[in-house]
Amino acid sequence: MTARRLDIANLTVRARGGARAPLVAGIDLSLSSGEVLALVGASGSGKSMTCAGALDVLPPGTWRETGTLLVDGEPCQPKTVRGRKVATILQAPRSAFNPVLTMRRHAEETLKALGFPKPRWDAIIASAMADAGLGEPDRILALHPFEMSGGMLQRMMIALALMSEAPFLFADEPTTDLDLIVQSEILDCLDRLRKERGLGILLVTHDMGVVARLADRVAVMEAGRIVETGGIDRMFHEPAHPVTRRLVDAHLSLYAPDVAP
Ligand SMILES: Nc1ncnc2c1ncn2[C@@H]1O[C@H](COP(=O)(O)OP(=O)(O)OP(=O)(O)O)[C@@H](O)[C@H]1O
Repeated sequence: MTARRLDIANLTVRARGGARAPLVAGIDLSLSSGEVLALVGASGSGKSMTCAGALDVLPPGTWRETGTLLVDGEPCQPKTVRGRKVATILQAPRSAFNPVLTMRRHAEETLKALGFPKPRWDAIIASAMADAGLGEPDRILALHPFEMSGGMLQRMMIALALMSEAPFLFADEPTTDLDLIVQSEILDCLDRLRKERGLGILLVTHDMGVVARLADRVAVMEAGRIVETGGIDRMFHEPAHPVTRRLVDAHLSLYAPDVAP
């Protein structure tokens, strides 16, 4: 497994109209194979805009003023990286699927778009579904989204992401709409993929429990800027920035009230 590296350099995103402050400003992040980097911060701090800006899939009315995406040190156009070097999974998986298409059609459309030769499709689908923890692939491939639970749909979204064989994954709040047991299973699945496939994962979350469970490093955002970056142990035990301290304190007061300050 060759080590890979993804860099987002000096990313600034603005909203059209008016002289408002940038939505995100001067973001620098790097992600390596087999690593989980958590991007945390309060709602509206700019986590999703950072992912969308890096891949140039910003919503209408917003634009990327500066920013370079580098794969293994080489600057790349985001459109050549999206879905090929960086796969994505989102929260609310149900809304990501076409309600009238079966899972097989979703898988086939994905593989067609990626340009994989048809004779390889069955093997790629089987391997991705197994790695995403979906047993009985033939039964699941015949299902429509309404016939599946939220957890199964999130696993299917992970399987579709794995089909690209991309070395990196952006996971934006991947467990937000799921119950606690399914959340835990999805986090285990991501952890296994990082170890077994060497996937580098940018994990967007506001849940410090998810961070503690999965992340190696943490980048903290406030008002569109990264205010602190560090390894997981230091961030939890010696948070330097007030925003990081607030996130950690809020987490401890919810889940470990006896040790909270
Ligand atoms: N389509 C849009 N047009 C203009 N501004 C937007 C748009 N979407 C988001 N914003 C603004 O961009 C900023 C960053 O939003 P973003 O969605 O990246 O935050 P976030 O940290 O991902 O929040 P959350 O945790 O709630 O998803 C916020 O000020 C938000 O109001």
